[in-house]
Amino acid sequence: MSTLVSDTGEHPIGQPDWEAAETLTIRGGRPLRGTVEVKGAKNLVTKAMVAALLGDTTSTLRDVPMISDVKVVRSLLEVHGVTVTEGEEEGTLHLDPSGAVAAHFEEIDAHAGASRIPILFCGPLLHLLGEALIPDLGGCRIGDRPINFHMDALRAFGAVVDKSYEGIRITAPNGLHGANITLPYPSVGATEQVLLTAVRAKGVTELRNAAIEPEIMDLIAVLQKMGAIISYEPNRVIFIEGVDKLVGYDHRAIFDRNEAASWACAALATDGEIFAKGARQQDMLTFLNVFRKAGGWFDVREDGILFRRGDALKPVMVETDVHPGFMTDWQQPLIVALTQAPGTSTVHETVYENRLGFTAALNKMGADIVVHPKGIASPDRRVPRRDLEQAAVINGPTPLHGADVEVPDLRGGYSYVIAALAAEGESTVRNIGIIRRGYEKFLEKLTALDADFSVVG
Ligand SMILES: CC(=O)N[C@H]1[C@@H](OP(=O)(O)OP(=O)(O)OC[C@H]2O[C@@H](n3ccc(=O)[nH]c3=O)[C@H](O)[C@@H]2O)O[C@H](CO)[C@@H](O)[C@@H]1O
Ligand SMILES: C=C(OP(=O)(O)O)C(=O)O
Repeated sequence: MSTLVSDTGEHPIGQPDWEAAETLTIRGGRPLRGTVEVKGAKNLVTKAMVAALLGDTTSTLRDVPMISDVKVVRSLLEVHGVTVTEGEEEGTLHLDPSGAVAAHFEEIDAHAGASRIPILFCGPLLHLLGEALIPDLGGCRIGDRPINFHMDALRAFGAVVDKSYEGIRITAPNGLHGANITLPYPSVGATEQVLLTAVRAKGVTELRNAAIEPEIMDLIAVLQKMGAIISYEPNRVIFIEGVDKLVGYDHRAIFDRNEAASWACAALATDGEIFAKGARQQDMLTFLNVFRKAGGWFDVREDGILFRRGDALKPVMVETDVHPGFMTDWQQPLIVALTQAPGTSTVHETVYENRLGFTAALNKMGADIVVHPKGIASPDRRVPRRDLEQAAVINGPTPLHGADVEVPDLRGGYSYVIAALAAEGESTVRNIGIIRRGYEKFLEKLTALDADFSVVG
């Protein structure tokens, strides 16, 4: 039930240009029902694409979602001379690095502010060209998002960081050698930086306090297929033995846990029923526990997971954390569902310092959410308190009503759409382009779930 609204009024005038849509009018109050196919993870696919630069031969990556972060990485690879072609099976990319070259500053700068992935080009470009030029990074504005762990790790490998350059310029005048690195926090990106650099560095790298998200394990699998020697030991320790040569890989990406969790929360919030095809229980155990405690019901099937409400929604206490904890990218759609649970829920955000701002728009829609900027101490807490943490206290149930809201970031934006679909009346959701950073065919999927919306254009 989706339409395109013209300047002169609302009428269906053929297939809307969903890839260009920036504003939606959403008529809520209808449960989302149906099946969505969950493709490869944004947080693996983009990194595996970068890894292709390390091989001597062509890599093939399968289940690639056509999201904007993938487009940015593809374009950045192409300006570095990598030939990227689409395979016959939808979502397949062939990445041929045999023509890899240094890119011009203007070509790199054209990608400034678009994604966080360019920082991961450092290791592969240093090995290939002895120099890496990196544009200013983008990604969601959910905190400062410094890159000090990345830079410290690269220096430990023997790289030299040139601060006079407009973006980031790094060189390796004497090549790169293995290093002993302990991360101050198990950062996903910094762990990937170390992996992508250490695999071709001379000697052994020992990485302590590494992130161990399933997408990192999948990146390790990609690198092992390429010829890398990486062993994962207890207590977040990873050993990497550098090798002289790596080859292309053929890999099907791990499914997107964030997308699966998002649709699960959409079913919970709208009292619908959604089958997330391709979702796998093993990588979502922590989410599924919270989903069940919040009154969700799920059925694990061979080809995916079916999600809906159980008997009644219940308030929960959640703390975001690094894996295997509750992921920070899951709290936004969950909070929408918790506005409908009777009682008081608390969500502690401990990974980023500014990731609860999106709740102000939910209050505009009728929610009762109070943000505590310094977090809340509680004897029930299991994740150690962090200086940067915040907490949201959600009092429910509060009926939601339509409002005019502007998407601030990827997960916040998704949660606004779900809130608007759960709300009575009409909402206008602006700036939805950001949602395409992480959700493939988002509007097609909403249509398949019988959402009632129009593209304003
Ligand atoms: C593209 C991608 O994979 N994005 C994910 C990745 O982001 P990303 O890799 O950027 O997140 P990190 O795990 O690095 O960040 C975690 C924390 O470490 C801090 N930090 C990180 C690096 C650094 O050099 N210095 C520093 O202080 C960050 O500010 C943040 O507070 O992991 C996050 C945590 O699971 C997810 O929310 C993102 O979806
Ligand atoms: C924070 C996210 O992504 P990024 O690190 O790409 O900004 C996210 O996927 O929610």
